[in-house]
Amino acid sequence: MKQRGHGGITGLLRMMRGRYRLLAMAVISGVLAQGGTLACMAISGWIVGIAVSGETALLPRACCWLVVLVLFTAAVRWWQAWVSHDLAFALIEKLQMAIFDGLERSAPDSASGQRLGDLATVATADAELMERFYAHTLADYVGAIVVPLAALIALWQLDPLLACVLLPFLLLVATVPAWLARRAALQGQQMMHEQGHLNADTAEFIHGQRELAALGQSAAFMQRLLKRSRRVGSMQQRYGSRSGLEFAVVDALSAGALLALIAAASTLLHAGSLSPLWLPLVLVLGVGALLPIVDVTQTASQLGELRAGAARIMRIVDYPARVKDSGSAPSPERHDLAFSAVWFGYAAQRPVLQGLSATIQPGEIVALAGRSGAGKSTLVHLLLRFYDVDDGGAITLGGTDIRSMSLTALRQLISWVPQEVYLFNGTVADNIRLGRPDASTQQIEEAAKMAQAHGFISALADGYDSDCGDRGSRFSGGQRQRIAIARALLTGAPVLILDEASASLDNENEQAFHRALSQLREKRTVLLIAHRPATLRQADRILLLENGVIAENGTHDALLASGGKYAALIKKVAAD
Ligand SMILES: Nc1ncnc2c1ncn2[C@@H]1O[C@H](COP(=O)(O)OP(=O)(O)OP(=O)(O)O)[C@@H](O)[C@H]1O
Repeated sequence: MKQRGHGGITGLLRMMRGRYRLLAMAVISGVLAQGGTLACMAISGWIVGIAVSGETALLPRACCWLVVLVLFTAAVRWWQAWVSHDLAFALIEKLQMAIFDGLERSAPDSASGQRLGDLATVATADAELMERFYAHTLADYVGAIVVPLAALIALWQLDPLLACVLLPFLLLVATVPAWLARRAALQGQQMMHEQGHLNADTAEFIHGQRELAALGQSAAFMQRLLKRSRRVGSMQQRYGSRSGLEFAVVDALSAGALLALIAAASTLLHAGSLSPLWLPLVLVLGVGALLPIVDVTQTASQLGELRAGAARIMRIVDYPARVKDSGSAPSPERHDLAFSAVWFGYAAQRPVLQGLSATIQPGEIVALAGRSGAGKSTLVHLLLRFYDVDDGGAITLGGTDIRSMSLTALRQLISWVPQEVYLFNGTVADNIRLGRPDASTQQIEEAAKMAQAHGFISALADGYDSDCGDRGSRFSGGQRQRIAIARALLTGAPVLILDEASASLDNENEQAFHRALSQLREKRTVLLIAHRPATLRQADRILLLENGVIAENGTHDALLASGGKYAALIKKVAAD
């Protein structure tokens, strides 16, 4: 699916909408703080001048000014720190919410082709990197214009020559990051791209450790990680040396600026047009004009990284919504399902579903059968509205087109146990109550009993309070499936979808699963995707999906007896 352009920095600015007051305060406080520092430095220079020239009558007034300005600057710095970080954290929170929204919209595609570890980096590290932008960059840029301008005006007042000597240096220093801007952007982009891959590989190494060890590939994978890590290291080195070059040029130009200013001031001093009283002030104003610009060039030297991070974030934030969530039809009372002339294909591929029609009555258990890749899971994804059917077709629930309901309302009516069950790292009870956080212990146990999971859960030392481990690693595939079924049943949704829920079960577990299924008979509308004949036999009716349509429809026994495509499929499964 096509995405809008990823203007990284403009995207970051877009996030500021609605926070302009806080932004204005951050900029004003930043400029006042820099201005205060410059004024303190200027007064100090003046005091030194007074001391050197012996005009001590001015000293008390100058000291009073210094005290007032020091207090003012301290107060403004405190205000700036408070406001700018308040702004930054508010915006980062907004940004992170937008990232999570984007990730949710991109499911089940695994966001725009990016890998899991990479996405985690975007949602955490990249988002945090933006703190620098929101808290400092903007105010610093405004300060880098206002403060040097004030210093130049003060120098002009002392003697126009001083301002004229300093100005070209200020302009040169300010442009240094632009000299290598393109290279900085490219380096930043490459570095973050490679870092993202390294994070994703590391996450994969951790998750796939057992498979790698069993296949004797741990060392090879580690070598791959090491290679990537070295590549990131050398990119960071190149990035660092470019930044270092910029710093060196900025330092050299700054030193040149001060030397030129000293030379000009000395000339004016000898010509008698500048009093020695002002000499320290001239130097201080020169330094004060340079400092904010030097600060900005240092931030700007990291702009490549910032821009690349912002672009990665905006790619997710701007991920287009796959389906429109604008329906508001009331939830239907009946829970029969009807698929009418459903066409659907992924992107440019040949349509997976080609005018499929079928109905499922309330309380019926219907099994969807078909060879691998026939489109069974796709049909379920359409029912859950991860995608919408192509124009012309429709899916209705209780007579209501599912597109006319809100996604939340629709998904409250459907519980789904996917092929790959995900258990969170928490207790068994917490995992079961995921879709209904207020469920009581008794309700959790009832659901587990119905899902035939109560037996093995209560045999655990801590029962329902036992930890599931990372991704439910302490349980077998079949046990994970039954915990997931309990989770789905607890929501009380009237429609239940079980996608290959019995695929990884052994004989004993499969029988438990069938008992669970028979408990649901007439209580829920159940759509079951299955391959195993024993499971298919549990269904009231079988729909055989082939070439994008329902090719056969009937009970297991009737379809077997007819000796058609279903019978052939079962024969093939038995032979395998
Ligand atoms: N997200 C996707 N993007 C592109 N193509 C996809 C996507 N998901 C599935 N497909 C393709 O659509 C077709 C149907 O896939 P689907 O997963 O619905 O089949 P299935 O009948 O559930 O298969 P299985 O029994 O192996 O789970 C396959 O050719 C598959 O490659």
